[in-house]
Amino acid sequence: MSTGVDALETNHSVTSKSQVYDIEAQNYMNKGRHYPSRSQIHQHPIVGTLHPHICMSDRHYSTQYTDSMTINSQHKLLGNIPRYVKIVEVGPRDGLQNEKEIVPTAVKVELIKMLVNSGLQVVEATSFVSPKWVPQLADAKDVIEGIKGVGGARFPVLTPNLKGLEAALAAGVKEVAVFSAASESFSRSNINCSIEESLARYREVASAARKVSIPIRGYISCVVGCPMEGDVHPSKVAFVAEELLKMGCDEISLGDTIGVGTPGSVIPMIEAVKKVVPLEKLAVHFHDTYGQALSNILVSLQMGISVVDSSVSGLGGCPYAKGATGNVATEDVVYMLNGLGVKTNVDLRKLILAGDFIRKHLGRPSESKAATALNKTVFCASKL
Ligand SMILES: CC(C)(COP(=O)([O-])OP(=O)([O-])OC[C@H]1O[C@@H](n2cnc3c(N)ncnc32)[C@H](O)[C@@H]1OP(=O)([O-])[O-])[C@@H](O)C(=O)NCCC(=O)NCCSC(=O)C[C@@](C)(O)CC(=O)[O-]
Repeated sequence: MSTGVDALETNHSVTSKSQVYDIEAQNYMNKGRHYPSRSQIHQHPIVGTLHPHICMSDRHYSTQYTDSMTINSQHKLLGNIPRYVKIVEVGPRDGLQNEKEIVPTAVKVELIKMLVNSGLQVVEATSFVSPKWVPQLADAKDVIEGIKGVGGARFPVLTPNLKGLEAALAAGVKEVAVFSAASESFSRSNINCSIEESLARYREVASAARKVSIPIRGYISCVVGCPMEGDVHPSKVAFVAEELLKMGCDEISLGDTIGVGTPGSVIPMIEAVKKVVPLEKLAVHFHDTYGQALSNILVSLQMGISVVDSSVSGLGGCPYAKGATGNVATEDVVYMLNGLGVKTNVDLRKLILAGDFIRKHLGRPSESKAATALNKTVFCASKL
């Protein structure tokens, strides 16, 4: 007989929720681990109203609405939060680009497949950049070849110039992104040219992409702070955002590259940008260096943004921003959105498996607080 949450899913003879709780608790104690008491589970601020078996499995792993969630969405603080958030998974690109040891192409391809299998609908696959600048992604063409035939998701790639766009198109890519910055110094260290020069290059890329009906995303790095220049004024971000919009970018992602932002700096930045770019074209891209990413995402959602970039297991860091840690972990974003009753279509359990897979390969523990906690406390996740 299978046990615990598995029993709930596979053994129809175990129907009582209380029986499931007892089996889970017994299994935990058999392994010498602590299992939360019924009252602890009931007092949990997010899952408190739910029954143990739900909060230890379905609640954390699904995006199903509950009555309490409906009440939350009507709360004045949460009223603006969209009912659906599109997550742009950037782990295979932003997450891996900084890894010193070359990750085999087969591992990258398997990671992308697992991410798609978790329900993610946009997975940034790789970059067609200079292999001298980013050796980790020198296998871009092979990665694209490896995911040919994988359905159910879009696989944009980064293209810094026409050369990158041509290579991406030749490989069969259907969606691309250009990447600029709101800080002059960062632009020079990341792409070896000024902001103006980069925009001129991207106009060519955007125009060529439009000719073949390829959607294009525009990134802006350093939207609140730069590793070299410090604070970045919102007007600089708004300027670049407007230029990206004018050249035809379908979506503009606002990147806190070094994770220094707080709601105090993010709100005025978004206020400035939304005057020149419609909110529905904006995405946010937070790194979690100072542990502010989820707060920043929450205020962005409250301001009406509904596209969030994140990286499985919190992989990442920027090669040109010393000390910057990874992107916000996708697992943590999904956990928070589940708690808010916001739909993502992502199965958190499968997502955690993808995170476990890549972390095992890299030989480092997960940066995701939610994945770490769930792997510790939900034995069905650690067992899978
Ligand atoms: C932009 C360049 C190419 C300029 O690099 P450059 O050295 O100024 O360019 P170049 O035109 O003089 O070319 C130099 C060499 O690169 C080659 N080259 C030129 N272009 C390509 C290409 N597309 N694909 C392959 N090779 C290329 C070119 O052929 C030549 O080769 P060589 O003649 O020396 O053998 C370079 O600086 C570069 O590739 N930079 C990439 C930087 C990067 O990928 N950074 C990370 C991504 S951005 C990011 O992570 C931030 C983001 C988006 O996540 C948001 C956030 O968090 O802020």
